[in-house]
Amino acid sequence: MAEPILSVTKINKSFGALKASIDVSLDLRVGEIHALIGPNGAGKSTLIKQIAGGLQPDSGTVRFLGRDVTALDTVQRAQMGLGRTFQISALAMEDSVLQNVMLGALGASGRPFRFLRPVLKDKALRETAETALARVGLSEQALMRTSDLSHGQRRQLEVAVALTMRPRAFVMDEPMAGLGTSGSQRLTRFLDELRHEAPILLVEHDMDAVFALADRISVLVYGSVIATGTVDEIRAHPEVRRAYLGEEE
Ligand SMILES: Nc1ncnc2c1ncn2[C@@H]1O[C@H](COP(=O)(O)OP(=O)(O)OP(=O)(O)O)[C@@H](O)[C@H]1O
Repeated sequence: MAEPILSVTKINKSFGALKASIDVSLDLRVGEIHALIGPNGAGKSTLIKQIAGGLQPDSGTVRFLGRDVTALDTVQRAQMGLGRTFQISALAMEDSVLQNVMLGALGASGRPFRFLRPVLKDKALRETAETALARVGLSEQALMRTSDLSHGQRRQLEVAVALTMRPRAFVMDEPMAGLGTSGSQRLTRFLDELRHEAPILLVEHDMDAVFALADRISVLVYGSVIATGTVDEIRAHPEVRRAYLGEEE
């Protein structure tokens, strides 16, 4: 079988006496959504940070597109095509929706920011941004101020910004958080298609979305992956039911 797009091998990370990642291994294959679930404090965000490059593991490796990227920082991994949905705070609230996406596209192009004004008139960049907005369903909001968007629309905007980077894989940290039912159903449909363009490692608490979307699920408890499998395998897994799903029933 071809090498996975992204793989994590025996990652360990401690904060003082607390072991937040213990021998964590998982991979992301072409065309799939691999969901990472687990109770609060299980170590999901810590793992995502080590995959995206914001946090160095104490030991273990991260490989992306056939290359060991463990020593690379977030920007270098993003430039290789590791798309991460940005936190809301990364958006420029006073700027328009379109401008935010154009800034993302500019970052991907590697051009310097000192020519910002002419760049905002750049036709190719504008088209890239407009295409990304259309794909997430935000075309009509393009000229609105970002601060006037609803919470769900900001989430869609983060995905649009990530799309302009032409990612080869996505890492998404709770994209459904704060979305209403229709918002999360809409994003679910979108991610369902997006996986064929670039596979998605999805951290998500919304179990309806996880069960609807995931090709595989890994369950993290106290820093360890206790199971990886299909939706049916995970639903039926006794240790998972006890450690995680049980608490929601
Ligand atoms: N920078 C840090 N310094 C010390 N402890 C940390 C740090 N970051 C995370 N932790 C601890 O590591 C453990 C794992 O945290 P993490 O945020 O990765 O969990 P999580 O699964 O993402 O939780 P949630 O679902 O609530 O977001 C927690 O006990 C947390 O308090």
